[in-house]
Amino acid sequence: MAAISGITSHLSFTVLRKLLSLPSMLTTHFVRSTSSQPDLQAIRDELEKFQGGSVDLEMDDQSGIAIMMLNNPKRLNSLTGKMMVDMANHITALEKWSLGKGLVLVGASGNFCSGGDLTFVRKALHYGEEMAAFQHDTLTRLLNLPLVSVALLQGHTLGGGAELSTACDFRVMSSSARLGFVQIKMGLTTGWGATTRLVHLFGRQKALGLLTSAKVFSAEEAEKEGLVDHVLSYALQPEEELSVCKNWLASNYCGYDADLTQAVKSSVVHCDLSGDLIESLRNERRVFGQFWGGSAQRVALEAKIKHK
Ligand SMILES: C[C@@H](C(=O)O)C(=O)SCCNC(=O)CCNC(=O)[C@H](O)C(C)(C)COP(=O)(O)OP(=O)(O)OC[C@H]1O[C@@H](n2cnc3c(N)ncnc32)[C@H](O)[C@@H]1OP(=O)(O)O
Repeated sequence: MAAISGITSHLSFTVLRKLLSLPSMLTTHFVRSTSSQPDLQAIRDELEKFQGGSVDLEMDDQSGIAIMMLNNPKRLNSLTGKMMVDMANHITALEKWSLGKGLVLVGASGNFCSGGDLTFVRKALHYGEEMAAFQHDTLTRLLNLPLVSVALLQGHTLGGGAELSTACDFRVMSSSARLGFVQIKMGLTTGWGATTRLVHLFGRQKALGLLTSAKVFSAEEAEKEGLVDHVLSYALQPEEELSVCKNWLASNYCGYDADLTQAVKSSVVHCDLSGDLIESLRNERRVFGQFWGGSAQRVALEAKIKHK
């Protein structure tokens, strides 16, 4: 019996780590503390009842770049339950987008996201761990999409909004925007997975500092701290900033075939999730074999490209 339970806990350990892309020591704790998997469908049905706002998706097959817009502008694009479900649905669509290369996550009317919608938060005080489980699944899938993603931080990016930004590959910030992990000031720790992602992104000490200080950073400070990858110039209007951000993504990281871009991102994710170099190299070799001798390589060889 011990052998079977050992295998079962190992399997759930592996499955869980892949699902939540948690570092192994955290997964062990998670498996120990909750034996059952959250029923995401039941949570989805419950969250859907908390109406307000929407998350809208535009997929451009031509450019291969999608725009996902948080649309609750009167409440600074803070997220209701319904918006969480919208986002999860769009990420499922993006996971299947064969022509996809990139994704811009943006808020409507020149503001990114002011966290959880406080009206929703007040009504859902009984439902925290379930909401967290749903958001962990959604934001892990967002981070692991086979696309290059960038969050455009305009206006306020606070609390859960700051957490959303850590579930993208890159962060571009408007020069007048502000970014802060304010959860501790709200009597909370992070509900949408940012603690795990911040440690993974910036290391323990920086993550601890961000979360215990609740500091709200200007764009200049955020760039200096390495929290964002690019700050837009002062001269731009909010709607211009979206176009500039899309071009920044396209010209820097989405200039090549969709299948190659997706293969590179998927290999990076595989290595990140597996935490096993041999397994990652095995996957990398398999992916390499898919392209070696293929049409893209033959065209490139014919072109006698000079990489100046
Ligand atoms: C889930 C959890 C987590 O971290 O995991 C969370 O995210 S907790 C949520 C963490 N976020 C927060 O605590 C943000 C609280 N809000 C603020 O600090 C402030 O609103 C700022 C974001 C600094 C903006 O201040 P400013 O004076 O410029 O504008 P304002 O306060 O008049 O806000 C404009 C309108 O947006 C609304 N508004 C702003 N943030 C909101 C939120 N999170 N939920 C619901 N409504 C919100 C305001 O009530 C106001 O609507 P009315 O004019 O109709 O009143």
